[in-house]
Amino acid sequence: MAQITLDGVGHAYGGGKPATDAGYALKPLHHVWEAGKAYALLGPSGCGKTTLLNIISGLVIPSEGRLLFDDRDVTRLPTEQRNIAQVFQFPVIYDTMTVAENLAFPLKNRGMPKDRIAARVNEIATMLDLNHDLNRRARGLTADAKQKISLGRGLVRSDVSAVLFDEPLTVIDPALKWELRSKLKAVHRALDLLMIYVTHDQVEALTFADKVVVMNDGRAVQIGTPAELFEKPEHTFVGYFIGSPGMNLLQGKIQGTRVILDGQEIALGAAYPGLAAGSPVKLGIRPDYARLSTSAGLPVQVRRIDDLGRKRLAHVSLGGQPLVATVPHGMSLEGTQACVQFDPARTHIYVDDHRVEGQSLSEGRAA
Ligand SMILES: Nc1ncnc2c1ncn2[C@@H]1O[C@H](COP(=O)(O)OP(=O)(O)OP(=O)(O)O)[C@@H](O)[C@H]1O
Repeated sequence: MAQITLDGVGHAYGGGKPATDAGYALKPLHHVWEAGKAYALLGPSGCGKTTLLNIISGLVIPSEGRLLFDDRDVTRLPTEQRNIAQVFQFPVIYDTMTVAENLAFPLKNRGMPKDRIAARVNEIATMLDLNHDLNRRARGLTADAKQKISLGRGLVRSDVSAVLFDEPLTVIDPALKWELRSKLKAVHRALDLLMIYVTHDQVEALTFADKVVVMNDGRAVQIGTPAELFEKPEHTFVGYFIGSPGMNLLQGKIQGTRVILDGQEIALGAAYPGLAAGSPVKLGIRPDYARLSTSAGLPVQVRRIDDLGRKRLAHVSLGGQPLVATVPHGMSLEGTQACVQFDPARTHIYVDDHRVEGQSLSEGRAA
């Protein structure tokens, strides 16, 4: 198991240094993937996830920067010299072999003694619920079972630098996806391997990973724990992309500890002395922290209410800007007029899409 360092790693498929940032499929990135941790690369199609994964696996040589496995520079080494395991979208298994033989294959190749192979195959098969099928040929199994074998083959070696997963649950039946997602998390805890998991599905990323790398347009816009991405999105893209629905972003003007929006004042939980009074900002607040009320707060026009069973979300207009707010349990609403209250401690201020750290009001008072 290794620590993997991206030292200014970037890639332009045309080769060389592009004239502008837009020429990069992956904009230069410094990051250390810690041994034993589970990471997800999350972002929309075309944001550079596969390019980054392929750089780590050796399928793509980056056009700039260095890639280190511990202290060893592997930037130009072929995949087979990198000591990594990979799991792809579709099963990569031998149909004519049994499940046990498939799982044993990577270990046999490395000359592991038979008794140790049998023990490890059993361990992995138990984790993935494959132990009842160990002696069956892979050919007759369902697509789900075959992909589980692929996962098992990726996880069976304990001496790899990292296990890389490229959208591994794509072919899995939706009902089984839930189960397999949490199983993979448990497997990670038990095996203590560095795992990097590419997906465009936020639920998959957030359930699996200790840390998620959120990518957009070739850039890693934030690397953080699921809680950090939810509570403190450092970029408006993260606020919008993580959460369902995403964070509300309202245009306004900052005024000390308040944002003025269509003549109304919204109180913030912090002061922003670095921002000139009246300068334009975006105020970010998650729907969970904006609450509809019948009389207290800022007046809004209710456009529609979505009843999601466990909660209700109101789609409203605040000074002409769309906003999604939570409807408190038991609140009944007549007509289209209501109010909304923001939790000041959960409001964030963004300038040019980047979060500005505020000065805590209690600290300000203490000073
Ligand atoms: N072989 C290639 N040659 C030229 N451009 C490429 C190549 N592979 C990817 N790209 C471009 O690089 C950018 C990043 O692509 P990449 O496949 O890494 O994104 P992704 O996030 O993995 O997308 P997806 O989820 O659709 O696989 C895209 O603009 C893509 O068109």
